[in-house]
Amino acid sequence: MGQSLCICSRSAITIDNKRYYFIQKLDEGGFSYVDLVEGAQDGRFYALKRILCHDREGRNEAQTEVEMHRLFSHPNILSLTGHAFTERSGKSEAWLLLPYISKGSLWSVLEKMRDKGSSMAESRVLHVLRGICEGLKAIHDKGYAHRDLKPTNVLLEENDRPVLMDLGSMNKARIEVRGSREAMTIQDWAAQRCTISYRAPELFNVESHCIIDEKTDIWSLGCVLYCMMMLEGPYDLIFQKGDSVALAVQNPVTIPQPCSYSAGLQNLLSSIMVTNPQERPDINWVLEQVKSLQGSDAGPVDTNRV
Ligand SMILES: Nc1ncnc2c1ncn2[C@@H]1O[C@H](COP(=O)(O)OP(=O)(O)OP(=O)(O)O)[C@@H](O)[C@H]1O
Repeated sequence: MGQSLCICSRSAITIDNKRYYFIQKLDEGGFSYVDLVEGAQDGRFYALKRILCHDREGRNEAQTEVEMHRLFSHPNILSLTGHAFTERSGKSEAWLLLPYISKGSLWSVLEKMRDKGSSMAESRVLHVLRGICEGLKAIHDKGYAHRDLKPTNVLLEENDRPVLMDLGSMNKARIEVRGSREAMTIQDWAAQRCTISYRAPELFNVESHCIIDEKTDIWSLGCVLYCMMMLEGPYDLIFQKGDSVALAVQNPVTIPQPCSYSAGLQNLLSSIMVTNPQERPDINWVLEQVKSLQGSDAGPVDTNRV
């Protein structure tokens, strides 16, 4: 699938013998442009992610992103409808055709709440967190790690089902580091591919002999949970002020008090955001805690919460 493409006019493309019409630009990521397109045959909307491949390495990375999508068929992981590689006037692009999720990212939902002065009901936090955990579990069970989990990389379906997207940084979960040169390579890679304010402490200063594994995602998951509760990531302000995130992540996260969320949810957050990856829980433990909190959640009390 995905090998045949032709550009039929300025506003229509063909992937796998199916025609898609350009509707509008959606967004621009760090590595790509995303457009809204409509399938001529099925009338459905899709997001077309165009990744600029500057060299062979860039093309290989895009190919890996395609393969990562193909590994999963899970309700909490964005599927790939088709793909193609284009070559025009010496410029190479990888095109990923993805189902369009109209409600947008978790981040855009949280931003709207912040603008309105409202917050997320605990039951909703738990619902979204559970879906993210289910998606992460599927990734970790296959021996992979997402490596760039953050609220802008979680799309929300109309029914609030979270869908993990942007599999461009995903790789094998277990990375054995043998020596300072390898450690520096991993550190440089993380600096480029793992968003700084959601990056796990062990990726800022990679030790010469160590194992990096899927626990990096658990740290980012903690940052996402914090963001759902506080409407900003725990290290967003530090980053914006130009202070050192690498230094800040060495200390335990502080939850601003008074906090209107239950002690159970606050405890869960503190248990996830542990600096030492060996003491950080795995996804199965987190998922069990979320399920048990859902069982005991008495529902929202604050009327300003949605
Ligand atoms: N399937 C989709 N449905 C709706 N919006 C989408 C979809 N895919 C991508 N987008 C939008 O495009 C933005 C960029 O996509 P994506 O994160 O995949 O690109 P990227 O270049 O890897 O970005 P970055 O590395 O900066 O996070 C997303 O934040 C989202 O707003």
